[in-house]
Amino acid sequence: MAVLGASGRMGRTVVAAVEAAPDLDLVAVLDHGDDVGRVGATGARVAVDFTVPSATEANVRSLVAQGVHAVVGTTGWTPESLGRVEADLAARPGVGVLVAPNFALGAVLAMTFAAKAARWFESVEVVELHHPDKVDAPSGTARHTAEAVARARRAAGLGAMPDATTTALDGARGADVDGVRVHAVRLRGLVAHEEILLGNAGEQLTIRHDSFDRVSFMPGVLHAVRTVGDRPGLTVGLEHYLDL
Ligand SMILES: NC(=O)C1=CN([C@@H]2O[C@H](COP(=O)(O)OP(=O)(O)OC[C@H]3O[C@@H](n4cnc5c(N)ncnc54)[C@H](O)[C@@H]3O)[C@@H](O)[C@H]2O)C=CC1
Ligand SMILES: O=C(O)C1=N[C@H](C(=O)O)C[C@H](O)C1
Repeated sequence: MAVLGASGRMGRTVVAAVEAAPDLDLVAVLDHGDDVGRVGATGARVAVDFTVPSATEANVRSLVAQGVHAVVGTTGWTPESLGRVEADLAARPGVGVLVAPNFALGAVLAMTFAAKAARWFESVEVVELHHPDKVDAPSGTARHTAEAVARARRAAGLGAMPDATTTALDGARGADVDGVRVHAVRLRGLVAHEEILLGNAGEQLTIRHDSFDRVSFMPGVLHAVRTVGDRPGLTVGLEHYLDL
C-alpha cells in the first residue's frame, strides 16, 4: 500500500501503524512534490490520502485512473468534487474509494447517535474544538455531523430551530451548515474534539467525543485499508464500513 501526505501529522501516524501491521506492506510514501502518478507502478493496491484540501481531489482521481483503491481522510470535499470522483469510478468498476471525515470509531458513533437523537430535540448545535494548526473550519467531521442531523430533522418533518437573534457580531452564531449552527474553537493543546448539544425545554443531551492522540484514528484507517477493495464505488463516511 501507499501513503500520501506521509510527512504530515496524520501521514506519519499512518506510516507507523502500517509498519506495525504484519498483514500490510508499505511500498510507497509520498508527500508534496512527489508524483502520485507513479503509485500504481509501485505495486500498491490501496493508497491512503491525508494531505490538504487543495490536493486531495487530484490525488484521488489519479489513483482511480491507475486502478488503485483510495482511503481518504483529507477534508474539504464538496458535492461537486465527490461527483467528479464518482464519474471517474463509473469507468473503473472494480475500484473503491472511501472518503471519511473521521476515522475514530468513537467519533463515528457520536455522529450516528446525534443523527438518531436529532428528531427528538427542538434545538441542535455542534461545537468542534481542534489544534490551532488546522487549516479548515469548521471541521469535516462537524460538517458531516450537521448534515446528518439536518437530514434526520427533515425526514421527521421538523422545521427551523428556534433562534430569536436579530443582532449579532459576525460569526457569533457560528456557521450555518444545512440549517444547523456549527462553532469552531482553535486552542493549543487540543487534538480533535466535538460536542453535539441537543436541547428541549428543561433538558439537554450532550454527545461528546475526544481524540487525545492521532492513534485514535488508526483502527478505522486500517479497517478501511483492509476492506476498501471489497467495496467498489464511492463511499462517504466510515459508518457505512461499520454497518451503522
Ligand atoms: N479523517 C480523519 O480521521 C482525519 C482527517 N484529518 C484531515 O487530514 C488532513 C491532513 O491533516 P494533518 O496530517 O493534520 O495535516 P498536515 O499539514 O500535518 O499534513 C499534510 C501533509 O500533506 C502534504 N501534502 C500537501 N500537498 C500534497 C500533495 N499534493 N501530495 C502529497 N502530499 C501533500 C504536506 O506536505 C503535509 O506533509 C486534513 O484535511 C485533516 O483535516 C486529520 C485527522 C483525522
Ligand atoms: O485536522 C484535524 O486534526 C482533523 N480533521 C478532521 C476533520 O476536519 O474533521 C478529523 C478530525 O477532527 C481531526
